[in-house]
Amino acid sequence: MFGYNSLGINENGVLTISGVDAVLLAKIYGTPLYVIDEAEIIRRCNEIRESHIEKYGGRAVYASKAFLNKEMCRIIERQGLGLDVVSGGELYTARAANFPMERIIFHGNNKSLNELEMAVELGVGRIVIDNFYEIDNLNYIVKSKNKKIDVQIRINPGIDGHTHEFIKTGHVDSKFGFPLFDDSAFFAVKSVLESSLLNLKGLHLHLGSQLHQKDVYVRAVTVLAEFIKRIKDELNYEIEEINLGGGFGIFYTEDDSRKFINYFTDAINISVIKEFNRLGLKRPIVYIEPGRWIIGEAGFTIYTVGAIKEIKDVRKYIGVDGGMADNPRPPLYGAKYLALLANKITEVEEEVVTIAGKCCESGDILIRDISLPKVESGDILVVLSTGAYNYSMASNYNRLPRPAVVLVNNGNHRLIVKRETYEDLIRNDI
Ligand SMILES: Cc1ncc(COP(=O)(O)O)c(C=O)c1O
Ligand SMILES: N[C@@H](CCCC[NH3+])C(=O)O
Repeated sequence: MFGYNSLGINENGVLTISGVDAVLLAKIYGTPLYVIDEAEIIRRCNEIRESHIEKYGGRAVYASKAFLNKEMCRIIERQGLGLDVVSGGELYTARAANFPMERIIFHGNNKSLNELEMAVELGVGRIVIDNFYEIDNLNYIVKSKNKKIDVQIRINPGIDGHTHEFIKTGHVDSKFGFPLFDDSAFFAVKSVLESSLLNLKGLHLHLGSQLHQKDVYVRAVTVLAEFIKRIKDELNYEIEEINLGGGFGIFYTEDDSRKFINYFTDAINISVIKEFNRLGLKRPIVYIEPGRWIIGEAGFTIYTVGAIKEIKDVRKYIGVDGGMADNPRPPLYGAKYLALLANKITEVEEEVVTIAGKCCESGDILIRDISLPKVESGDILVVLSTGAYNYSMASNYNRLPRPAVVLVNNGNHRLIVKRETYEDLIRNDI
């Protein structure tokens, strides 16, 4: 269905996710419910291993901001990938799951002293330095602990990633990284090289998220190669790693074309070989940091249909038992989704409806104008491609408890995050 490896139909005519009946999942675990297909994550990690790590000697770290809990750390650990964390909380989760610290890359545009101390203390593999304030803070910490740490420097390449304004990161007017155009990046490199305890391994950039064009990555490689050449010529130091970040786009609706990872990784690696050769530089180790590409299409959200309201000649609203609290992406980015009625998967589409969340906001619309079979209260609706930035950006708005997360894999299912309770909601109230 729509090319999702995870979806099927069973002998009762019900939608299955990795071989598990979606209506049964709703019955056992309640709704709204996040469902994650482990088999799809593993398939995608294998694809990354073959197309980037084994083929080109590259490295890949999963951007945990897309979806993280202890079980996800264990899955990624078993797949041999590293982990990109962006806060003390993500680092703490990885530590709690015994994720190998040397495979962690620590990001952030305003890491606190506590977070930096934690990262140095735990011995993360790389800290990606974002700004001059951080160079000072990190120098202070490594000196006081007399510990050496490997770092990458995040540059802002001034490349526009052609995606939603809020999820662009590599354009000139961005809060992330050291701008190249005014020489800040060059001075950052100089300053890190002057420190005996900061070991400069690489340069990092991230162009934005949900990108569908490989040409921006190719441009970024050229920018990095030329900057590395300048560093070699002027500072007599050859940088050995480049990190192209994440951003690889996935399928949400027919507006997006689904891409194998080698669409991006071949373009990146071939241009690395070409550009670094052209400039007489050593071929660097290339890192990528996919988040959405690994988890997005492996995730689904199951809702139960409640109130249905038809406004004559205007619109038919289908109310579901979740909404912007478990998926803020439609109101935030105008994100579009597809959905299926799990219990009517063999029936023909009959009506165009709008799926509305239950939060007290008119903007809490999950899907506008979708064709579905005749919808009735009690139907089970499954929204597709909700693995990335849904659970991780969920809130308790309107004091809605966050849904549970269930892992499915070829006919098996198990809980990996419990549903929040009302008691959880008042736990920290005094
Ligand atoms: C530094 C960095 N790396 C990786 C990612 C992952 O992005 P995506 O989920 O689009 O692959 C992000 C988020 O956009 C990021 O900021
Ligand atoms: N949260 C965004 C992506 C931001 C990526 C983090 N740098 C989304 O849902 O699309």
